[in-house]
Amino acid sequence: MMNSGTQAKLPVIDFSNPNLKPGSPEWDLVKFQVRQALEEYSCFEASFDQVVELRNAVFGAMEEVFDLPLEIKKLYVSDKPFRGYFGHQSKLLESMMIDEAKSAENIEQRLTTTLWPHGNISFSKTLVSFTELASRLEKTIRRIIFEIFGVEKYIDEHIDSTNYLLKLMKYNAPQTNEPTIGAVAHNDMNTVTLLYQNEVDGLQIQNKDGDWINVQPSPNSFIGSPLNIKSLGPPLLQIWLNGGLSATYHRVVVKGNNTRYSAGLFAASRGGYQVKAPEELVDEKNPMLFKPFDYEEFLGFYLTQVAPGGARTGLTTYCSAKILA
Ligand SMILES: O=C(O)CCC(=O)C(=O)O
Ligand SMILES: [Fe+2]
Repeated sequence: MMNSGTQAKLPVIDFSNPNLKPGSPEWDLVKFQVRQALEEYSCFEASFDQVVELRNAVFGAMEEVFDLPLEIKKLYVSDKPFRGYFGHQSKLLESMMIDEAKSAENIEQRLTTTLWPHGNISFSKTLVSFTELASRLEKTIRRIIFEIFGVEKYIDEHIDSTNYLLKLMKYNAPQTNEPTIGAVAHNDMNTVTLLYQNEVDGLQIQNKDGDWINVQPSPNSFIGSPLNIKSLGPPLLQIWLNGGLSATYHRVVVKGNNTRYSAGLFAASRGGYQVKAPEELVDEKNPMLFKPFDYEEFLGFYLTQVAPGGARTGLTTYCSAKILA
């Protein structure tokens, strides 16, 4: 039987305060909390009260879109890797990945109009507002991390080169009390991920001792993580920080009769931007661990490798300085 996970509360950090500005005492406190959380778990629960007013609309929109007939959902395709509609990747999960989700035109013209040729203004508006809100939080988190590493002078450039991907996920209820895998254990490949879910829990993260911890976020919280390493290699942020962040391995395990919805905001680097550790983090004692690379080129390369059940070359190998130098 599937291990059903340990109860432990992730650190909760409150980002709701409108006075949370760089240099303020509130900022310094949050920075301290983020640093502690990253050392212990590489992730945390980010309270952001502003999201509560969007909650019903977000999960309503997700129900609406996944309830569309399969032949309609399948119309949502993309020529970029990992974007588009993905029906039942695991028995339970189906998902939609939206590229450049900060662009309202992109959501409206590429997604909404494809699925609803006569339009669906409330659907577009909900996704646009959600992405706007979640990306505000993500920028705050990334700025804090850059400050922790003393490389805040690069934050604007880093933020300007961001592609925000919005992923909508539906985990069908397994209709059994046996814990069932919804998403296999993995590591995200991007910089910072924010997850927002309905009332059905299921996310588990692996702690330092290898135990799976059940994550049970409150309705006003995102799970925030500059995720992680192991199977796929370090995320962009780790490469950028020259190895300076550790990893969170995670998976989704569901049970019972309720459908789980989650929305993920994945910050990643745009194609054309060279991901490269800043010189401040590289010296004789700390040589460059990863060769500069283009994230979209990596994704394309990653997808061309067909290795059923086997490991594919992850980011670590792809841009390991030792191998490519
Ligand atoms: O549904 C979730 O909460 C997690 C999904 C996830 O880990 C992913 O899409 O990378
Ligand atoms: Fe993930």
